[in-house]
Order: sequence, then C-alpha cells, then structure tokens
Amino acid sequence: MANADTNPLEIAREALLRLATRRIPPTPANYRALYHEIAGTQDDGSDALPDAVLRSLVAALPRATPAQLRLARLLEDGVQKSGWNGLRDGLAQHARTLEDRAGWGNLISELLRLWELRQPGLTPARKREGLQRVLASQDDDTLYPRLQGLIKGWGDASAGLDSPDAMGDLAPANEAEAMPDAATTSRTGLTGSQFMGGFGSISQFFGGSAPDEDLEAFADLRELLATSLETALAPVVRDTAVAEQLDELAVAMRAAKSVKVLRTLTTKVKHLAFKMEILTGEQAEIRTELLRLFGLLVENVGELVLDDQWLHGQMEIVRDLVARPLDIRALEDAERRLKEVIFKQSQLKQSLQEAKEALKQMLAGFVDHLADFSESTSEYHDKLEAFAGKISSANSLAELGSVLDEVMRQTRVAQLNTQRTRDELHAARSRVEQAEAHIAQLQAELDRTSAMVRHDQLTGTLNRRGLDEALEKEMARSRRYRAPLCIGLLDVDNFKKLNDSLGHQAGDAALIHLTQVIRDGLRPQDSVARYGGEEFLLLLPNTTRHEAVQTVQRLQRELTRRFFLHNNQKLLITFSAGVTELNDRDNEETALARADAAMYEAKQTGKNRVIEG
Ligand SMILES: Nc1nc2c(ncn2[C@@H]2O[C@H](COP(=O)(O)OP(=O)(O)OP(=O)(O)O)[C@@H](O)[C@H]2O)c(=O)[nH]1
Repeated sequence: MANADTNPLEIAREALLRLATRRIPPTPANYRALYHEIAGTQDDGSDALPDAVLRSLVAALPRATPAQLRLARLLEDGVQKSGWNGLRDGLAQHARTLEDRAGWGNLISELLRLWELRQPGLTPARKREGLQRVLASQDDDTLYPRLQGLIKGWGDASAGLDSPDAMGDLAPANEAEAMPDAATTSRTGLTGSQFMGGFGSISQFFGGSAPDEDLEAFADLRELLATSLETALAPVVRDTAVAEQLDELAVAMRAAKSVKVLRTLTTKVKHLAFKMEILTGEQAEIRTELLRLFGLLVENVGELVLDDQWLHGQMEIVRDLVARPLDIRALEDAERRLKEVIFKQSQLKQSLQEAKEALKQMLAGFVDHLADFSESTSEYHDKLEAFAGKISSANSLAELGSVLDEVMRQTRVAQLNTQRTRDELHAARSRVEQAEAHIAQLQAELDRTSAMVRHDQLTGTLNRRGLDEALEKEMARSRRYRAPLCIGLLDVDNFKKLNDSLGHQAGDAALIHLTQVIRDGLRPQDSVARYGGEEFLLLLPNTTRHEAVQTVQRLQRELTRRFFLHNNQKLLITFSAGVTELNDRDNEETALARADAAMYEAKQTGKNRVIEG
C-alpha cells in the first residue's frame, strides 16, 4: 500500500483502521507512524514543535507594557524550556489573565457601588485606607485578587459581617491604628470608634440613615455651634457670668471626645439658652424703658428752650429719630444732634447770664444814683428855703453877705453832686453798652458755631461738615464689610423761578418740604446732606447702583404725590439727580465729581430724571 493513496482523508481513515486491527494503542506517535507508512512518506519530525517559527513569532511580540512583556517571556520560556506543555500552561495562565481583565469592569463597578454604599462600621476613611493599601502594592499580578478580597470584605460588612477584609488584606487588627486621629479626628474631634458609639443617635438625628457624611455634617454642626456660642452669643450677652459660661461651653464642645459628652453639653446649652431668653426679655424691657426716659428728656429739654426756634427744630428731629425703629446710624445721628443742642444751650445760658447781670447792675446803679440825686436835691431845696428865710430876716449887709456865701457854697456842693451823679450814670450806661456789645459778640459767635455744627439749620439735613464725616464713615464701613455704597446728588429744578415768583421764604419752605419727603422715603441707615443751596446729597449704604437709581426714582415719584403747598396752592417740585456707586479707588472728590457730572447730564437732557455716573 506504499504510496497507495495520496488523499489525506483516505490515509487518515486507513491509519485509524490499522491502529484498530493491529491493536496498537492510539497514541499520536503510533498514529503518525502508521500515517507515514500508508502515505509512503518519511517521518522527519517536521511537525514537531515549530521552534524556529515560534521563536520568530515570540520575537515579534510587542513588549511595551508590563503585561505584553510578561506574555512574551511566558511564550519564550514555553518555547525554550518546557516544550508544548510549558507553552500550554503559559497560554492558559495568560488566558486567565485576560479573563481577569474582562472581570475588571465588574470588579470596578462593584467597588464603586460599595464605595458609595453607607455601611455601618465602615467609614469612607476606612474604605479609602483599605483601597490605598491594596493599590500601594507593586505586584500587578496580585492586584486583581487583592482587590477582589477587599471588595468581598466590604460586601460582607454590608451584609452585617464585620470582616477584617474590609480593610484590605493588610489591614491592621487594631482599629485605632486603622483610624489614626489625624485622619479621623481632624474635623470631627472624635475617633472613628468613638463616633460609632454615638452613631445610633446621630443617624436618628439625621433621619434614620447611618451615613458617614452625616457624621461629618454632625461634626461641622458641632463646630458651628461652638463658634456661635463663642463669637456670636458670648460677646452680645451683657451678663458676664453667662458670657463666661458660653465661652467655657464652646471650649468643652470642641474637646468632647464622645457623643455622650456632647449630649451632656447640649443639655447645658439648653439651660443657658433659657437663661438668655430671660435676659433678652429683660434687656428689651430695659431698652423700651430707656427710650421712654430719653423721650421724656427730649420733651423736657424742649420745654427749657421755649424761646429758641432753631433749637425747637432740632429737638423735633431728635424726637423723630427716636420714634423710628432703632438703628445704629439713627442713634449716632440722634447723639450728634443732642450734643449740638446741649452745646448751643450752654452757650445761650452763658450769654443770658451775662445779659441779666449787666441789666441788674445797670438798674441798681440808676436806682442808687437817682436816690442820691433826689436826696441831695431835696437837701439843697431845704437849705435854699432856710437861706430864703435868713435873707428876708437879714438886718445888715454883712449878715446878708455871709448867707450868700453859704448859698454859693451849698450850690457848688449841689452842682458837684449832680456832676458826680451824671458821671456815674454815664459810667453805668457805658457798662450796659459794653454788656450789650458782649452779648452781641456772643450771639455772633453762636451763629458762627451754629454754622460749624453738622446740621443745616434750615432743613435739618447734614451740612457739609456732617456730610464729610458721614461719608468718611460710610466709605470705611463699605470697605470693611465689602458692601456696596452709592451716593446720589440731587439738584432742585427751576428753583430760581420759584424763588423769584413766590419769594425766598416760599423757597425755604419748599426746601424743607423736599427734604421731609426725601427723609420719609429713605431707610434709617441712609443719610441726606445739604450739599449746596438747592443741592442735596444722598448716602445710600448697602445699596447697589441699580437699587440706588430705583430709590432716587421712587423719591421723584413720591414728590409728584406729595405736593408742596404754598398759600393753599399745590406746587410740584422736581429734581435732577446723578447716582454713582463708589469703588475701591474712590475718594470723596472722585465720587462726588462723577455724581455731579451725571447730575449735570440729567439737567442737560430734560431735568426731573436720574442718570448713572
Ligand atoms: N429760598 C432759597 N433759595 C435758595 C437757597 N439756596 C439757594 N437758593 C436759590 O436757588 C436758586 C438756584 O438757581 P439756579 O442755580 O439758577 O438753578 P435753578 O433755577 O434751579 O435751575 P436748574 O438748576 O437749571 O433747574 C438761586 O436763585 C438761589 O438763590 C435757600 O436756602 N433758600
């Protein structure tokens, strides 16, 4: 049958037949020998492991990544040392690796699922640490199984088993080591296990879930509470004992190492809150009472200065201010105005005292001199009568001569007395004149100081001096609190015409009306200043440019509702305004210049409007 058949199928069938008929074990080698026998070919071993081909194949494999390198080495080893078996094992291991890779996706999604799952006893910090330990290992081949172990541990923990695997296979047995203070107490101030101790109550507090985020939120709240006690409440409590207790509580709260301690502190907070409620109530009563007293005082001062209209105007303003809801700026303003009233009153008292003194002296002097004069005059008259009697009864010239000498002497004395009285009356008059001059001088000084005080006497708004002070304060406040500050410069429209047609007094009344409307339309913290004759400046703290424009426009609308009444005639007063918001580089001049330019534009473009500068 040599070379009998060249059909490989037939040869194979015959080879199998011979294996069976000759009862030869069907090994590959026996099959190969029979095959060559039937085909009439030589078994030259060319179908053994194709070493050269495989080597060239392996040499061509990429080795860029550790995995590629590993595969290439595996195949090299298989080819060189272990033959088919080595190659088979290597390929099988590689196939497993590939299979593992296919499992990475699942593994990672499971990792993510468990990472986000809130698990009692397994804080994010703990999970993070376990994962870091697994990832820190340099051995790529063991990464997959180690990660699998870690995830399994997490899974078991969520199923209620407290698995040590939850920390990764390198997890320390000691939990304190696993959750060093630095990692878990930096924000919370408690170690993980301490937190776990109070976990139930905290999770209840947060609605039944048992989240670590809640623990962090709890720690944040604890810090917030401590800070509130220390920086927000303690400084405003007037009772020093309570303030000290608040400070102590804040310190204790931060140092608390367990939820149990915190709970005790919370009870103390409740007690203190109760005390403070009582204190606050008392303080509110005290404030109301003080305000009432202040009101009485203001009334009283008003009564004392009945004859000074200017002071009455000021007192009215102070009364208005305290009648509004209290606010720090309103109080500052009230204080300033009261100081002015007190100052002016003391000046008036002094000048009145001097005037009274001068008047008293003058009257006393007159009375004295008139008495002296009338006394000496009546004495002189009596003497003259006596001399007349002596003259009529005189019998000789010599006798007559001596009576005449006496008459002459008495007349000279009377003359001297009159002269002296006249001189003294002159002196008294000049003293009165001096006193009058002094009073006039005092009055002039008073007027000068009045001009120097911070409020405009006609309208009661701030004057330039008051404006400078207020603007400086508001600019500093705005920078300190990074709050917007706007100014608005207002100029009454066609005011000259009003003055010319109705008179200066009507003009004054119109200005008073205008400022009243403005003041009523602004917040207590806003200020109004008389910038010039019929120009006013508004200071609007905590106000953006947009809000400032709206505010000024609202004032314009209000003026169209509240007419100025002159002799029962309704007159519409309008103004043009420029509004600007102050920036960090502004000083008073630059800001005012912008507002002024904008106001000028408002005048130029039709009046009764607001322009932003
Ligand atoms: N009654 C009164 N008039 C004042 C006072 N201060 C300034 N004025 C007058 O206000 C007028 C301002 O006139 P102008 O500057 O021409 O301005 P205006 O007539 O309002 O014209 P526009 O500003 O262009 O609308 C002047 O007649 C001033 O005398 C004041 O305290 N009382």
